[in-house]
Amino acid sequence: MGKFPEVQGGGSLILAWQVRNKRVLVVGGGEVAAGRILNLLNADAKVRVVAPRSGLNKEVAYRVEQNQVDYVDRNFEPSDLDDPNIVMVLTAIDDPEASSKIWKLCKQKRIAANIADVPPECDFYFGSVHRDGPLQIMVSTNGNGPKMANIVRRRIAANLPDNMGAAIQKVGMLRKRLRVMVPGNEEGAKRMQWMSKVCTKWSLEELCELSESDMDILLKSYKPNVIPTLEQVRLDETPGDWTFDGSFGWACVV
Ligand SMILES: C[C@@]1(CC(=O)O)C2=NC(=C\c3[nH]c(c(CCC(=O)O)c3CC(=O)O)Cc3[nH]c(c(CC(=O)O)c3CCC(=O)O)/C=C3\N/C(=C\2)[C@@H](CCC(=O)O)[C@]3(C)CC(=O)O)/[C@H]1CCC(=O)O
Ligand SMILES: NC(=O)c1ccc[n+]([C@@H]2O[C@H](COP(=O)([O-])OP(=O)(O)OC[C@H]3O[C@@H](n4cnc5c(N)ncnc54)[C@H](O)[C@@H]3O)[C@@H](O)[C@H]2O)c1
Repeated sequence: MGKFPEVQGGGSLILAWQVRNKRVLVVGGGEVAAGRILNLLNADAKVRVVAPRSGLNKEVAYRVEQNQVDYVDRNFEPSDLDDPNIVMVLTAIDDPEASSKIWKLCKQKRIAANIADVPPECDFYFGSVHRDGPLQIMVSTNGNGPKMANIVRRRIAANLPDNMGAAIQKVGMLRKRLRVMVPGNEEGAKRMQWMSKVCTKWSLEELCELSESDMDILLKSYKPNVIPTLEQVRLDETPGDWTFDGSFGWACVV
């Protein structure tokens, strides 16, 4: 019996790929392309769509009309891959032969590609995604059952509190401000412990309620291992008022 986690091969490496301001090429303008384009725009990518206008579905036509994407009105041509800024290619076309050709060209150029409906020609799969502000949850069945991914994702989402995304957003702001206030790698461990404790000690509702001025006070009272309650923050207690009372938390001496 080893003391380390057992390796379970056969999975995917699930990552949060940062495509912000990076060029991604989408080939096709049907329903599947519409979904891919939305995912990409939600990740702030610079999207270029290549597909003849006659085949655009309403959503893709809308993205084009709103200038949310760069648009090339024709079938794919190999020269579309000449732009050295392209980091990813997604094809969603109803022509398997053309799909395979695009895949081969992408491999020659070492560009990561997803060929919808052709799992062996995918460097990465899409998954079913739940989004709530900064929170994203992706479910993958690793090609076994895309519809099942959708069902699992909905079930997970239905069990999450409504304010989860908002609470995470507040934590993000607090974290950013803490790093500005207490910079430096040597402070990293203490900073991380403090943040973790704020997240566990405070309820989601309390985190959501955290205003800019609450954050000012909370940060002013920052001391490793000292986590005031929201009530104490609202009373604007000063750091000197915090003392260890021997319990699991810290009490405010009045
Ligand atoms: C998650 C989602 C994301 C997205 O595409 O945005 C996604 N497919 C979705 C829906 C969906 N796709 C299909 C159906 C019909 C019902 C069914 O077959 O179940 C439904 C359901 C519907 O339409 O409701 C047909 C289908 N899909 C693939 C094949 C080829 C094959 O399996 O060989 C076939 C034809 C099978 C055949 O001909 O029989 C392949 C892939 N589809 C994937 C992702 C990747 C694996 C993800 C995973 O395993 O978890 C993978 C491998 C590659 C990729 O495309 O990245 C999205 C749900 C989003 C959402 O609703 O939340
Ligand atoms: N992975 C998935 O989740 C999933 C789900 C459903 C369907 N699919 C598959 O994805 C593919 C696309 O599905 P769809 O419903 O969006 O199809 P669709 O017929 O609605 O759209 C196809 C689009 O591709 C364009 N096109 C065709 N050949 C092209 C070329 N050479 N260059 C540029 N554009 C071209 C068409 O003009 C059209 O805009 C199909 O193969 C389908 O079986 C995948």
